[in-house]
Amino acid sequence: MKVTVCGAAGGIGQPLSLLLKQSPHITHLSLYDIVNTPGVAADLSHINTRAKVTGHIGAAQMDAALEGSDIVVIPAGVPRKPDMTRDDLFKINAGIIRDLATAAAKNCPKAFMLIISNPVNSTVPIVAEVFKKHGVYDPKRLFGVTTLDIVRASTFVSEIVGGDAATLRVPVIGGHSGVTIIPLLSQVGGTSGLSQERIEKLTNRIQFGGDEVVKAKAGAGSATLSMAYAGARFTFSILDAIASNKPVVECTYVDLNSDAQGGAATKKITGDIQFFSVPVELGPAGVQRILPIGNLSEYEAGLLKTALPELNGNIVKGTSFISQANL
Ligand SMILES: NC(=O)c1ccc[n+]([C@@H]2O[C@H](COP(=O)([O-])OP(=O)(O)OC[C@H]3O[C@@H](n4cnc5c(N)ncnc54)[C@H](O)[C@@H]3O)[C@@H](O)[C@H]2O)c1
Ligand SMILES: O=C(O)C[C@H](O)C(=O)O
Repeated sequence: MKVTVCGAAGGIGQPLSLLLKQSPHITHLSLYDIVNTPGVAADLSHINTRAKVTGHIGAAQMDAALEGSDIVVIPAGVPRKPDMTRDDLFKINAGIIRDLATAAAKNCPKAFMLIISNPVNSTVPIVAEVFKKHGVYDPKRLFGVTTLDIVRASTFVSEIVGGDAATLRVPVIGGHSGVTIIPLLSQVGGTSGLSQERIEKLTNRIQFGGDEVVKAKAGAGSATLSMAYAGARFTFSILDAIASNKPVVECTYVDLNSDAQGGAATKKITGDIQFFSVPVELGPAGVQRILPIGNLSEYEAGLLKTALPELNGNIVKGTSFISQANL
């Protein structure tokens, strides 16, 4: 397995690459960035685990970095500062993602594409459109990494209801920004005794967990270490699904057309939206099955209603960035 990290010298890229270096499934860890990758690669290459590490710097080395990759993980681009929304990052990050996706479509068209760069609600549709333009789009292999929302939800919920945060699973559906993040607390054991006020506070904390970190870092960026953990968890789930042939379930932001039957069932609840984070059964070819969202409480149905117009706007923004001939 060749795994390439694009943005590998960044705040997320470095700890993510360190975690990936520990996977016995990875034979080649390829690190791409526009700065500092020779140093990061030299450093990681001294660790006595299986993966060979190579560093690639600048656009001239992008093809070599990506060529033949099985998995491409993208945390490249700028992070938020206080008082910015994720959508404010679109102006810079959309072009970065377009260029990386173009190179991936040419050099590793069958790779699993794991998109971390914000705004995820829009960057994932950008990758889809670029791959379509190159005639290599397989919706089963494109994922917006929303694992940090699930990781946060497990932590925050277990702080209130108890239990082991590491094993407590909280489904989080929708998108990855503010009100588009929809935690389904009604489906988690131990939450039925919580007051509505408690549920709303907990929901709000999960929706705006990213802002909590941005504020605490006070201008020095957004979540990096927890994101590296979440990004590694999602990559390991993909690797497990490929290597073990045992289906692995993760909530992730996917094209609902990646599973006709499961996608259609989701659209009965969401309306005609193309990208949505749902529980997905991952297999060797990527999305194996989109699983049912399950029952929503009245409060969660209201959250969904609020989320859909914003999410849809973000998707259209990403899609039209490419369809209006930005290639
Ligand atoms: N999906 C999530 O849950 C989640 C969580 C945290 C952060 N993020 C997003 O991840 C992105 C990266 O965050 P960070 O804190 O690591 O930022 P950072 O600035 O620390 O690192 C970004 C890296 O990207 C590199 N880069 C810039 N342009 C590039 C290009 N054209 N090709 C390759 N590399 C390029 C930079 O040189 C830098 O090393 C941001 O957009 C942030 O909003 C997403
Ligand atoms: O909040 C951010 O901008 C980064 C990331 O999307 C997060 O959820 O932490």
